Amino acid sequence: MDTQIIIAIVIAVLVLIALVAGGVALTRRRRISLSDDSGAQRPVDGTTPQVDKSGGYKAGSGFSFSQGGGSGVGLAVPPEPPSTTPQTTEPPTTQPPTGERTEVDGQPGVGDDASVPRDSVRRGIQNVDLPADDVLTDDVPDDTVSEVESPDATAARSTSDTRSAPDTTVEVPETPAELFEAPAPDADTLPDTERPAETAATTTAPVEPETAPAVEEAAAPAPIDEIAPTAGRLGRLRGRLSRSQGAIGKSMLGLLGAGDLDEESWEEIEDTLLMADLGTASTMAVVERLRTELATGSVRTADQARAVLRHVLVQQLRPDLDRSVRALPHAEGPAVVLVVGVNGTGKTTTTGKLARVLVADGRRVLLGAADTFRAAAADQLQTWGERVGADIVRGKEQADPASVAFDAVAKGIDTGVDVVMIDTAGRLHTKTGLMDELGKVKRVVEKKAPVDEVLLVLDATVGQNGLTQARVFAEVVDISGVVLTKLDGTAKGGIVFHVQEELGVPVKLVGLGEGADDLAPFEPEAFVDALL
Ligand SMILES: Nc1nc2c(ncn2[C@@H]2O[C@H](COP(=O)(O)OP(=O)(O)OP(=O)(O)O)[C@@H](O)[C@H]2O)c(=O)[nH]1
Repeated sequence: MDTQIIIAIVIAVLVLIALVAGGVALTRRRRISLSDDSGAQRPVDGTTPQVDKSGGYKAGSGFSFSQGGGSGVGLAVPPEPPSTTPQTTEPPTTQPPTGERTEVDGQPGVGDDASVPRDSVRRGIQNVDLPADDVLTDDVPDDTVSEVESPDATAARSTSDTRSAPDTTVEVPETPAELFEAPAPDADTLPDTERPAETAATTTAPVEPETAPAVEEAAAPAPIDEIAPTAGRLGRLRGRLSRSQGAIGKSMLGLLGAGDLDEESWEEIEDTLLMADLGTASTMAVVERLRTELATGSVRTADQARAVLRHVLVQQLRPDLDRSVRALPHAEGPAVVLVVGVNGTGKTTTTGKLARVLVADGRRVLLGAADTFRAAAADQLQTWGERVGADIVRGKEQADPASVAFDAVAKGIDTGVDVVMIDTAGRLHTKTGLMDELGKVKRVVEKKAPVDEVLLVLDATVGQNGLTQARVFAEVVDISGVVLTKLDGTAKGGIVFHVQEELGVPVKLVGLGEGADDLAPFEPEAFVDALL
């Protein structure tokens, strides 16, 4: 009997011990302590000697280009090898498109700045400052940004082009009337600022019939300067993410390495991620994964915590997404890339930078300046084209942007280029008329060739508003990739997470500066490494 009591007591004590041990273990799972495991790898507190704290964005590879899919032409045939011989095809002659505009009554014109009153005096042609003269050695002729080039001047300059089509003024076949559904607005009913006659009066472009603005080509002029190899370029981008590094990387590592992680700490981690613009969904997902990983693993040191954080962030950025830019030609024609976005996000700059990469890759590029509202925008693109060695098709101010885009693709097909990149006018996503017009640009181009890539250019510094923009653009033109610019100027690099989470569209490229080579392919691992 005594023995039975003793056994019962022993069992009770063992059960009690087991319960206490279980409780302690559970508590530990929620409360994570980190300690230093070596003299060389201390918790991140700002004084720790780490291998690379510069936030250098070092992509492991160069840009990735692919061939567009879907209804694309010639998909079964591999892309043509890069053309290296000067192009001699004589472009067809054309009847230029009319200067009709397609906007809806009461809506600003394409490229309108929301802050500029509709009835204000139209801006004339102006010089456009281009970045990165240090990496671009060509002298750009003074007249290149002032007005549409005369055929003679273009011809003279084109003789020095050793790379691509030297043709001068190009007349493009008349665009089928059915492609342009919107009726030409009655000049009498237009606001003063929209009348073609007034536009002609405010510019210094050569006088041409008002009703027949020509689409002209600015041929690439002088021999093209050397383009920095990708590896060198990425090296120069070191430290450009330092602001986001501080806001996300250092803060997170500081919190994770501070010691016990109680509920308050997790709330702080959440706040940090939200402040860095990751958005609610991404923040919750990251925190959840972190909690799970830290609880189940044997994470006890700051370095282990860093590794876990890196893994979680990389996974959240979905490294499985295809980030190649669909800019490789089809058997029957060039790839077509449409660049869209609101005003001032960096569309033209990105178009120029990407054209530069493609040319360096041995591709022949034709630029389409479908911003027909601001002459300066087309001038800016033209200068980029001249510097990187890409021809350009541009229209008169007030020309239908869809018409110019169509003509650019037609010219690209005729002259056998590898890729046509169409830079569209900045437009506010809130303006229905302008968004309709953008939809039309894409539809019209698709009558000539499939659009392989629609790149939405988002300014990372605008934060959450970029998401709103992205949603609207995605609806109208079915964007296939995002270019996040100005990441060098913001601490909110977390927007990358948010954009992808919300849209499911991959961020393909990032802009990290104003220089011609400050464009990098987006790679989750390299990006996260730059942050941590
Ligand atoms: N810091 C920084 N500046 C950039 C970047 N990309 C573009 N910019 C600058 O942003 C400004 C606007 O660039 P644009 O290319 O003219 O923008 P856009 O979208 O074509 O403008 P609109 O045609 O007027 O809508 C220029 O001063 C560019 O140099 C970037 O990645 N980083």
